[in-house]
Amino acid sequence: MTSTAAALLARATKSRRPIFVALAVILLLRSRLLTLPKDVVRNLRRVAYGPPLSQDEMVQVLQQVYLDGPDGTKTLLVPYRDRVSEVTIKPYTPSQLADDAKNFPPVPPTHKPSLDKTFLHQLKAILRITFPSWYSKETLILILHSFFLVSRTVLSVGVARLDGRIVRDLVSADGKGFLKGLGLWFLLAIPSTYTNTMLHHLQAKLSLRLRTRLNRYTNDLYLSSAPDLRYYRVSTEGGLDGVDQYITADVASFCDAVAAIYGNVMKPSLDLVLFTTQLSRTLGVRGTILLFLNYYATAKILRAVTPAFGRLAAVEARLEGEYRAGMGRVGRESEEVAFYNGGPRERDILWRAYLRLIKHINSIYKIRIAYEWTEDYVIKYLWSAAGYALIAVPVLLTRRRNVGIQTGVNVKINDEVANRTETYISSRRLLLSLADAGGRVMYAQKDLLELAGLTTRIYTLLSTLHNLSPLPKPAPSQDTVELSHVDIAVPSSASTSSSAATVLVKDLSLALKSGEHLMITGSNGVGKTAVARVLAGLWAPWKEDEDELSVGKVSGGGNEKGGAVKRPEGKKGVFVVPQRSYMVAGTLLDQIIYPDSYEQFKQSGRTLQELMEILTASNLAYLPAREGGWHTRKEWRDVLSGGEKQRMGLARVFYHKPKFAILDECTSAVSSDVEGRMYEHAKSLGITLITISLRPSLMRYHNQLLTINGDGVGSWTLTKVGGAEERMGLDREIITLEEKLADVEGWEKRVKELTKALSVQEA
Ligand SMILES: Nc1ncnc2c1ncn2[C@@H]1O[C@H](COP(=O)(O)OP(=O)(O)OP(=O)(O)O)[C@@H](O)[C@H]1O
Repeated sequence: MTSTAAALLARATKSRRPIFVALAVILLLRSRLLTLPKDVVRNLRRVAYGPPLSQDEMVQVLQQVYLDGPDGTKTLLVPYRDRVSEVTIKPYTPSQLADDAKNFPPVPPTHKPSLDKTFLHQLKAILRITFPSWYSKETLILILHSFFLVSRTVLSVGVARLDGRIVRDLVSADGKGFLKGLGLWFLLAIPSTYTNTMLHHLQAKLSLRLRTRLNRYTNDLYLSSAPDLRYYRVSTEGGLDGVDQYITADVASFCDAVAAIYGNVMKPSLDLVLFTTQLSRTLGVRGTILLFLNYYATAKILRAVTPAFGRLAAVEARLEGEYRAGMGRVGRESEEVAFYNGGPRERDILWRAYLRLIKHINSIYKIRIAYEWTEDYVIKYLWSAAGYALIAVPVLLTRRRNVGIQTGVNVKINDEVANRTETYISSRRLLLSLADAGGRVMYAQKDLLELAGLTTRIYTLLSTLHNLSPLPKPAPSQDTVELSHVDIAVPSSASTSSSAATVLVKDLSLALKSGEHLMITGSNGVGKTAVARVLAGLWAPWKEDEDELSVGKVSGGGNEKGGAVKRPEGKKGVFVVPQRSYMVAGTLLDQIIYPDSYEQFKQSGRTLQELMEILTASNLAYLPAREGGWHTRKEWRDVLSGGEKQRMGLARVFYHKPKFAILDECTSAVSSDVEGRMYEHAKSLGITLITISLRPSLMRYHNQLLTINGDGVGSWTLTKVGGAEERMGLDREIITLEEKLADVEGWEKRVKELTKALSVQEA
């Protein structure tokens, strides 16, 4: 066997001679290549990758981010040094994602991760994403990995046999044989070590590829556009918190675990089979039966002491997520925290989250002590003892037989001892490898349980996202926004009782034609923004008598129970500027055109001159000069002041020129004169305004006033501004104020009396 291996190696070495020569030449020349003149290196790179980009071109590339392909593909432009590499990706289509939903039925709330049928089902559903076909690169890596795993085991058997042979030659003082064995030892070491390195490399590569696949899928699913808006609804309607932890850390851990589990289970299992086969040749039937009894006993003992690693891993991931989310919150809202000087308080909160995490990890470590102690004891010592016993059986039996034979025949005792030593050394090495493989198989159970925990996390994420049924699509209309008999309530997850939901606005009906501007007012928290959410399609109209969300079963503007919504489609139809300003990651230009991309901006034929006019109308004309141009990248959330951010929100309205703009208290930090000018400008662009505000001064830009009363029963009133009702209301207010003014004289007199009394006391 060993001579065959050596022959194979020798043949391989011979046939690969040119490659070895080339490698040696490269190694020798390496230092020379490194010191080549810079312009030669530059020219070589130019030939290989094309000319480098100028600074201007690089700025354009950074602005562009990606190119849209005609077939829906996106080519990402990834800057690297002074060049750009292109990565083409094809996003999943909404119909592909909808098709996949059947693979992700909801997880029962009582489910605990363990090695059962549910785990296999969940893993299969996820692996369908990571291994899309038999011809994918991931499958190829797996095949290659398997090849190296088998090679590794075969080489281990070779090493064990060679080990025995070398010691045999040593014991029988065969110098030639010993040297030959040593030579083979070094030769065998080359493929053995290479195989090990490749196994690590392929495992890491597989993990990374799986992560990329899963990330792309999750991102396409999560960041879905209307009517799905899963990123917006996953927490309120799906009841899933800390999604960022799921998508970033958990996906990475899951992929690492999957890539590792293959090697961790496959390799030791293969080792077990191969080594047992090899050993059974030496041990005979009785020995092999004993070996299997040994396996059985070990499995039983370890099963009894194995803790619920899956559940522990899932809890650890959740606690890790909570701690991470806390850190993220402080980073995001650092200025607010700093104004309150809330550092120490935040530290306490974060410290508590960290301690909970650490306490849990510590408890895992403690649980592991008992498990690992038993495992070590059983695998290392019990198996070794069993191994000695197993090896001793044939040796002792042969010896006894030989002793019997010796009396009549002349036997070469030296040869016998040498052969016995060879058998002993080979078997011992195989047994040690077997113990190691056994240990890893047993440990793989722990890995499998941890994988079950991570699988449950990823499956929960994907199934929650898949099971958010699309929001009802508002019925399209040309130039009107209409709500008829709509009830509005905070959407809740299916797990929270719908009877607990209070209706904020009941039976709301209004019709707004183009040019009829509406103002929505009412106290804080009465549901003004809620109306905007329904109009924008973020919330479905509420259906009272349903346990589930009023989504998914409604189309064409709602149904009779939930009321109906009609509006012009898309961001050109209704554009919302929310209460909290949002600044996107990117350049100054990106802030104005958001949510459009630079590519869309270029395709629309709009110019920088137009953007400048928009900024002028928003009183932000100074920004490009102040910030260093249109393509400057900054953390705009921190760079712009509160008022500037609000003005930027209106600049977006001027850029997109929608038919209707919902302005949700988005000018509260803008001075009234600038606010007035911007309102007039919006109107001059033909935009119909729906303003949510508590400022009476804004009433003059509107024709209708919707007041939400906040009386707990969802009542509301809709009046024409400037109409008889409105005037009567104002008259009533004037009378009340005049009555109050009449008392002022009396109050002033009383203040004087009190001041006098105080000064007498002090004297
Ligand atoms: N995601 C949510 N989860 C739970 N409750 C919510 C959610 N969104 C809104 N609410 C509740 O719905 C009610 C109405 O909220 P909304 O934002 O519409 O108030 P508003 O009238 O716009 O108030 P303000 O003038 O303060 O902006 C509030 O009581 C709020 O607490």
